Parts: sequence; structure tokens; C-alpha cells
Amino acid sequence: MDAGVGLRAKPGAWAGLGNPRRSSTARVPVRFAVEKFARPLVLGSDRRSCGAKLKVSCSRKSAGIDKTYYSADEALVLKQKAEDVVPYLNDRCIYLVGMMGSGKTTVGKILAEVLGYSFFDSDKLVEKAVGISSVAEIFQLHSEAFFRDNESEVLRDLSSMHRLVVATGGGAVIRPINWSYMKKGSTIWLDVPLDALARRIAAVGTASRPLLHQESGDPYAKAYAKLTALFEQRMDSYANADARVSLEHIAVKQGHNDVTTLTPSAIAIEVFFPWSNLMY
Ligand SMILES: Nc1ncnc2c1ncn2[C@@H]1O[C@H](COP(=O)(O)OP(=O)(O)O)[C@@H](O)[C@H]1O
Ligand SMILES: O=C(O)C1=C[C@@H](OP(=O)(O)O)[C@@H](O)[C@H](O)C1
Repeated sequence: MDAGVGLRAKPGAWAGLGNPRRSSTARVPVRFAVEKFARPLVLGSDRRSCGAKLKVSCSRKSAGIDKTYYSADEALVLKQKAEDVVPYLNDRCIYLVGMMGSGKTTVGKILAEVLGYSFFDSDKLVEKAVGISSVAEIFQLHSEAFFRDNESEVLRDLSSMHRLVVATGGGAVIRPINWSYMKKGSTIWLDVPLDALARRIAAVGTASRPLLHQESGDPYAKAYAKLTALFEQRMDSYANADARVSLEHIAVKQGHNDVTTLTPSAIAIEVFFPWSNLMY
């Protein structure tokens, strides 16, 4: 088992039992806009960097869906690992859990692309469901409990579907009912050091994360303090995940002393390790 990843194998889940190619016939609830991605990975022409850049863009032309760049090596490894893992996933959904800023959305989009799965960000689905454009506004106009109730309904609906990668909100793990939904799929905890989380969130601003937002003071210091308090409350919940991907362990394994060197695609490759280890 890779140093960076621990997996609690589920009986029968990885043994490839049943027909691995069962087509997904789950009804897609009309209110979910499914993000389909272009495929296959397109080899870019840029050879100035240490390898040709692969540009992967989404076929859906909605605003704001960013493009993902891989190195050619990473793209080939990702494609191979995805091909190896798909039969064992057995069309089950992958739920990414982890603190705010851990990369659930960024890494989740990569996983969906290489797996040929659909990607959902549960926060976005809650915003669509309640007709309010941001999580922060939902907290402000209603309450956190109202948000959490809708978050649970979204996870319940998603749990009836197949072949999805779901980026959950950082607090989804605090409600046991949410685990009952997510456990129908495979849950992966992206475990990122609090310092890196605080730096990432300070870089984009805390306004989008109401539990961290404050009007004054050093954004990094305030974010770090609040993330530390939240993590203390939640770490046991995150540990319920089927697999933990520790960026600290990955960095050590790769000879780095800082997780900021780990690209989203390098992390996505590590997400595939638990399944690979169980296949041979
Ligand atoms: N491996 C990474 N290295 C550097 N920045 C990252 C990495 N993964 C995500 N980020 C950045 O961190 C911020 C939060 O990422 P996001 O995927 O939205 O996290 P989450 O969905 O867990 O809240 C974004 O600005 C994103 O670009
Ligand atoms: O940790 C949390 O309680 C939350 C995390 C957020 O999602 P991200 O993890 O995508 O930031 C969002 O669901 C809301 O602000 C609450």
C-alpha cells in the first residue's frame, strides 16, 4: 500500500464482482446540469516546457469551467491507471472529502475526465437547488443548518446515480446520513496540511467560505486559525473515508519537503493507487 495512501478495502467492492461494465441507467434528476468533458486528452504543441503540455478542456461551454493542463507523462499515467481501475470501480461513484481548499474540485475534475465519468460539485448543486448563487449567500440569507439540509438532499439524489466523481463540501462529513449516501460509492479523503489550505484560501479570498470569512485581519492567519479549529472537530469524520491521500506523505515519497510542488494531476495519479494495489 502506498505510503501516501491508506485504504480500507470494502468486501467485494474491489474484487470486480458483478459485471464491471454494467451501463448506468440511473435517472439523472432534471435539476442537475451534468458536466461532460471532452475526450480523449489532446496533445498540445507546446514543447518549451519539460514535456509537451496536454490541454484538456470541457466540451460543455458554460462560463468558468477552467481548463486543466497535464504533462505528457502525467496524462499517459493517468489514462493507464484509469483504464486499469474502471472495471473495479464497477460504475460506483467516487466522493472526494476533505477540508475547504483541499483540491476536491480541482482533482475531481481531472479524475472525471480520465475516467470518462461526470463531475459534480455538491456546493454548486445546492446553489442550483435553492436558487441562490453562492454558498456564502445561502448562509447569510438562511442559515448553515438550511445549507446542510440541502447538502444532504443533494448527496441523497447523487447516491442513486452511477459513474460520477463528486466534490463534496468540506463539512459534508459531519452528518452521519451523508456517509450513508456516500458509502454507496467510494470515498477518498484528500488530506492537505493546514498551512497549505490557509495559503490556498488566502490566495483566492475567504469570501466564498463563510465559515472562514472575516472582514479584517491577515487572511492567512485568520484562515489558518479557523481551519485548525474545524479540523480538530472533523478529523475523525474524515478518517471514515475508504482511502486517505496524504499530500505530506506523497511529497516525502517523491523527495520534496513541501506539498506545494504537487500538481493536481500528480495528486490525481496518487488517488488511483489504492485500487491498483488491490488489483495485483
Ligand atoms: N495541487 C494544488 N496545488 C496548488 N493549488 C491547488 C491545488 N489543488 C487545488 N489548488 C487551488 O486551491 C484552491 C482550492 O481548490 P478547490 O479544488 O476549489 O478545493 P475544494 O474544492 O476542496 O474546496 C483553488 O484556488 C485551486 O486552484
Ligand atoms: O467545510 C465546510 O463546512 C464548508 C466547505 C465548503 O465547501 P468547500 O470544501 O468546497 O470549500 C462549503 O460547503 C461551505 O462553505 C461549508
